[in-house]
Amino acid sequence: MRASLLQIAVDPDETPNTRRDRVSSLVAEQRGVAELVVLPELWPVGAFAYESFEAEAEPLAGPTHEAMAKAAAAAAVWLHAGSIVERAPDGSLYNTSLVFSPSGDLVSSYRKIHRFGFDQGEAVMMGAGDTLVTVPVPGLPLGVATCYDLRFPELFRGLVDAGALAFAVPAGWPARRREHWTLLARARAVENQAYVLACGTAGTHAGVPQAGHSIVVDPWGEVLAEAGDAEETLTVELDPALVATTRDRFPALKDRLLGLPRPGGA
Ligand SMILES: O=C(O)CCC(=O)C(=O)O
Repeated sequence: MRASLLQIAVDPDETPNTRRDRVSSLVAEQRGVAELVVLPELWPVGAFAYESFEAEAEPLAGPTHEAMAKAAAAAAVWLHAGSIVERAPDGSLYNTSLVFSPSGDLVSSYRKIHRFGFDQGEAVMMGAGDTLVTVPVPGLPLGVATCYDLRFPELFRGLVDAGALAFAVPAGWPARRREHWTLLARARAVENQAYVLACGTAGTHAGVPQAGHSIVVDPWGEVLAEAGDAEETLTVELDPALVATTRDRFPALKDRLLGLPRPGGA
């Protein structure tokens, strides 16, 4: 299976509508190139553009959903369309990822569980998701996580227990912690013996230079591809059988003692 990560530049000189059009074209260009395409976190508005969150919030079936459904169908790909600022029916906001099938149907949505910002930004402006999500990509069940979630290994273990062989991690990771980004992506791959497809943004918005350096890591921790600082597309070949081979030959996951249901309860 071939997968492409589209590391989108998110700069303030481009409106969300213009960027939606541009990203739609980039996704459509993946027809015949990849079967799975991954976009970054909050690329329509910018992960750090907190002052725009209210104005750019959209319902689940809003303009990004509409554009990305068409783009997935045009490209005939599984599309992890990154995330949007979702306005829920009760008015609250969530950082919500959308995943489309090759026919353009929304198959999964995931509300980011760990909100970034401590006592500001999305941590106070948005609600927290509470549900782990895996996507039934044929042959490569995909666990989804978003940006800051990458720092919480228990989330990824939960996704492994739910059957994930690969993780898609859209992000808007800041340049100042780039080393954490690549290190954590490799750690999540090694400890879970799964592919990690971590797609970040380029550019600078809200005064925060973005890390870029989207990265694809195999189940042994080898880096298959890593982007530079600027907008870029990474295309890699993934072999789902490598996950099973890695888990069979080095069966560390079977040696887990903690966090599993115990015989006799408690
Ligand atoms: O954990 C980090 O260093 C960055 C997280 C982040 O930027 C986010 O979740 O939006």
